[in-house]
Amino acid sequence: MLELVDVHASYGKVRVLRGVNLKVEAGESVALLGRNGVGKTTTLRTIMGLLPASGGRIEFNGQDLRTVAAHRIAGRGIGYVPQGRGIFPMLTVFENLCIGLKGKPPEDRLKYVFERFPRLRERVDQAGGTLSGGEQQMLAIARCLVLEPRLLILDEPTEGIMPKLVNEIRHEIQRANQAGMSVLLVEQNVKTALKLCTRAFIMEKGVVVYDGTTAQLRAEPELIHRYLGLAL
Ligand SMILES: Nc1ncnc2c1ncn2[C@@H]1O[C@H](COP(=O)(O)OP(=O)(O)OP(=O)(O)O)[C@@H](O)[C@H]1O
Repeated sequence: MLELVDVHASYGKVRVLRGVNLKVEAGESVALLGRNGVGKTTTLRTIMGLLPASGGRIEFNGQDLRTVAAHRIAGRGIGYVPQGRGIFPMLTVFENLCIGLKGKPPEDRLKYVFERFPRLRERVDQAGGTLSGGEQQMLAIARCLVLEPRLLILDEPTEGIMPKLVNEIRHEIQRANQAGMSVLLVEQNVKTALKLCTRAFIMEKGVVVYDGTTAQLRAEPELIHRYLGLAL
C-alpha cells in the first residue's frame, strides 16, 4: 500500500534521511522505531509532502506521492496525526471535525467517531484548545477518522498524556486497524509499539537498519537493546 524506496530529505544543508526503505501492506500495523533524532518524524513529514524528498520514491497504492501536492495527500486516503496534535485551538470540536471536508461530516461518520470517543461528543461545542492533552489527541485522531483513510499515520500519539486516556487511545488505534485500516505508528514506548503492531522498522541516523516482525523483536530482546539501547 505504501512504499518508500531510497528516500532522501534534508533541512537546508542538513541531510536527515539518507535512503529510507519502508513498506506498509494493506491492513498491516507497522511501528517506526528509533532513538531520538534519527529521522522518524522527518520520514512521516516527507511522506505527507510537508518536506520535499530530494531523492527516492514514495508510492501509495501505486501512485507516486511526490507528484501530489501536500494538501491533496489526505484526500488520497492517508490520515496524519502529527506530533503535538495539530488541532485548531480556536475552533470548536465540531469545527475541527469539519476540517478537510466541504461542509459537515456525514452523519454516520460523526456517529462512528463519537461512539469511539464519547468525550468528544460531550465537548462538541468546546474550543479545541480548552480540551485536555489526551482529549486533543483524540480529536486529532477523530479528525482523521471522519475522512475514512485507508492508512492512518500517527506520530507519538500517547506522548505526555495521562495514563487513563493513553489506554483509550491505544485501544482505538487497535480497533481502527482491526476494522481494516492500515497503521504506521511512530512510538517511543516500545512495549506499546510491540503490542499494537505486527511489523517494525528501526531507524538509525536516517536509514532503516531493521525490518522484521514484532514477534521476532519480542523473541530476541537483544535486538531492541542493540538498536534502541533499551531493555524490554
Ligand atoms: N525544522 C528543522 N530544521 C533543521 N533540522 C531539523 C528540523 N526538524 C528536525 N531537524 C533535525 O533532523 C533530525 C531528525 O529529526 P526528527 O524529528 O525526524 O527525529 P525523530 O527520530 O522523530 O526524533 P524524536 O524521537 O526526538 O522526535 C534531528 O537531528 C533534528 O534536529
